[in-house]
Amino acid sequence: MKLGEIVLLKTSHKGKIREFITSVSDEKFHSDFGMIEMSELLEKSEGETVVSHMGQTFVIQLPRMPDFFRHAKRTGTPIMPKDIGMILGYTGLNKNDTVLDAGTGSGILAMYLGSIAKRVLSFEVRDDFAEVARENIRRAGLDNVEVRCGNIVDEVKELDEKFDIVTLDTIDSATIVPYIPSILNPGGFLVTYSPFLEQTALIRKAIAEIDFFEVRTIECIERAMSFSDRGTRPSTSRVGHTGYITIARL
Ligand SMILES: C[S@@+](CC[C@H](N)C(=O)[O-])C[C@H]1O[C@@H](n2cnc3c(N)ncnc32)[C@H](O)[C@@H]1O
Repeated sequence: MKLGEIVLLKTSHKGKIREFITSVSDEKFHSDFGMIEMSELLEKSEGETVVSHMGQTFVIQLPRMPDFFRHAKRTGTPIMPKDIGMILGYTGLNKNDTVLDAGTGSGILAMYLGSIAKRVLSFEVRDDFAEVARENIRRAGLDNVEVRCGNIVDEVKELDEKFDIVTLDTIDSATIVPYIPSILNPGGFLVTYSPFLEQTALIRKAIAEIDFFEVRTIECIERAMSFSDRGTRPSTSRVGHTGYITIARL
């Protein structure tokens, strides 16, 4: 591992997985399971182990986006991985894409987008939320995701840059739709996410006023399966309703 590299330290305690995200440094890392000299990781690779002064063994992994999702500090309701999967799948986001995102919230969607795209510019109306998102993004090591504090309704009128994808997760997304053709590259995608059908209907109405292609609104339902000695069936605890995703291509 290299100095400054972000790592996931995983251990098993009383049948439960406990994990921590930290970085390789010349300092000590403290947890309930003892202290680890982080400089020891300089001699190690992913998959190897490190032992705390209390004798607890940790496996070293490189964190990926689902790990950052679990560990991110939350200011509100983030978009869930199932919905992010739909957004990535239907837009085909790639490494050359630039993305405009709002509102940032905890920065979860912005981080997933930034882990693939060339650049993400995200607007968050609340200063304190923007600060938390910046910290989540910094911890994920993403220097291509910029969070600006501002109201997207106003900011969208001032932008002199075009994007390949625009993602909107705000109450007022419908009011931003009329400005999309001036900031979206030809062939680009508008994606909106809304927990309510009423908001989604307003978004669809605004989209209908513009010459978009391939407009679709979808809801993604996740159903985990449960396996036990008694039998196999859909899990009785499940991810409930999250939101409706509307995707339109210019
Ligand atoms: C549901 S959260 C977004 C969650 C985010 N997509 C994520 O995955 O973490 C909505 C956020 O939009 C912000 N917001 C609401 N209206 C806004 C606006 N007009 N401009 C910018 N941000 C706005 C709110 O403060 C809130 O943090």
